[in-house]
Amino acid sequence: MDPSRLKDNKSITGHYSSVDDEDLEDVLDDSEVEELFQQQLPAGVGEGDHRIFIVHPDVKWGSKKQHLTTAELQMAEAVGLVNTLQNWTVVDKIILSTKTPEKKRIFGKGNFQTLTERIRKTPGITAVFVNVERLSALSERELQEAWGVKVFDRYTVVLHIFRCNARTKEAKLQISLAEIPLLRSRLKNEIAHLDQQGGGSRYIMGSGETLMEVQQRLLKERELKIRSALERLRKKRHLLRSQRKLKDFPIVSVMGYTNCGKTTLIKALTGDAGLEPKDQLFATLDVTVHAGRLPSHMTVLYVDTIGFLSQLPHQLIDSFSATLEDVAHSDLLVHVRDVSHPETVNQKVNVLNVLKSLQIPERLMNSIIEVHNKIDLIQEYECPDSDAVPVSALRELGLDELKLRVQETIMKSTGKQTLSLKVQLDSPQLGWLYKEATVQEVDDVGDDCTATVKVIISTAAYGRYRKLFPDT
Ligand SMILES: Nc1nc2c(ncn2[C@@H]2O[C@H](COP(=O)(O)OP(=O)(O)OP(=O)(O)O)[C@@H](O)[C@H]2O)c(=O)[nH]1
Ligand SMILES: [Mg+2]
Repeated sequence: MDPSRLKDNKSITGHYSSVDDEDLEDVLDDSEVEELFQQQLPAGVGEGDHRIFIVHPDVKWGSKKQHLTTAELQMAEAVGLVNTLQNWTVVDKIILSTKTPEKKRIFGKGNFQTLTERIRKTPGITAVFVNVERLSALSERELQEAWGVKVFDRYTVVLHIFRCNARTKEAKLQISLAEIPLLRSRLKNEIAHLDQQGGGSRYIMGSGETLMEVQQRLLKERELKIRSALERLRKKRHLLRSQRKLKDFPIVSVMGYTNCGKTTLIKALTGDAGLEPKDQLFATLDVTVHAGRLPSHMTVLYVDTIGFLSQLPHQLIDSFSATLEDVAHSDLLVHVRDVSHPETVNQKVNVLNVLKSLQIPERLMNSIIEVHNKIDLIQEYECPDSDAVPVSALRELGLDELKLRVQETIMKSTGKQTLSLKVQLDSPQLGWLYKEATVQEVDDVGDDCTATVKVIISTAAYGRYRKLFPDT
């Protein structure tokens, strides 16, 4: 079947997984989603332009040189996050050593004083980005009071990037869910603050509830609403998935660190012009599916997924796990790596760890195809791993080799085989094979009205074929 025709077939390629918004009209209406997606964070992240001062608290470990490189790379990643956002600029940055990040105070007294002076002296900054996964609500407030500007952590910044990139209902709901823990800790903090002034724990007149209890109840209700909406989407997705299974197209999930080139690769493999790769972190937030053809003419569906990030707050991953759940149902995983990136090895470890935490079946983990992308940026790239496939998605190099590897692995994992069958041309056999298997070649049309047909066929389909046409 021609893959370009497939693209129009919603039940197959449509976003079977993240689910296309059109498919969801009957499940969720726009106003419900928009209500849940309204900006809830009082942190001021989303308000206008930001001129950012980045502080990376660095925990000492390993040799001096080793740890310094890591800290610098982590700082570079933080700068990358800020630059992803339109209207955000980095004004200044500093790496400061710290003892343990778990301590109540992040910085020692001396360091903190130096930092405070420097921040106060830097003109025009609107916020400080402290590059830790999560600041406690208490430290956030203390730092904000000391520095007189907004203070963001990694969770807040990443969430904000997600929020800016969210397009579909499902992505929006997942983001709203990821905000709940933040809202909950902020609430605690606000109430503690009010309590100091003698307000938060008082009963609201006549209700029998304190202000804290009312707010907590509202938050719980919001969380339940989001979860129930997501559950409705999940059911719909399962339905679409079972429809796809009937068609029996193998699924190839393309995973990898953010910005490694997943979308570009799928675009190159499928020629799907609708895909938009971007030099941006988390450009893809929705799982979408695209049909492509292998050398044997077999059609496979490539699934484009959300990228990973080191120290991506795990609560954020939890919120997106429903989408990633589909990855576990693939026939094959392709792990794309940006080998031109200085942190490529750490990125690989990170991706594999996330995959482990998603409980991907053993057979899938063992058959991952590792793709080394962006080799055009390295002079005469020598692939250190003979099992990996070097490519340049952008320059379309190495793609034939990759397609062959995908084909070979898919044939193994799906139990498909290539067979040459003698077919009676005046019987419905050929039509049946076109429908239920992949016909590669029709040869040797003889005088006796027979032909040799080369097909890729699953064991189950071949069983049915033998039953239907026992005499051949
Ligand atoms: N030089 C070079 N650049 C590439 C290659 N592949 C992708 N890129 C660039 O890398 C950037 C990111 O590409 P995407 O395909 O959007 O990456 P992604 O992995 O889908 O990123 P997210 O969806 O944000 O996780 C874009 O600017 C691409 O043009 C390649 O082979 N060579
Ligand atoms: Mg992408």
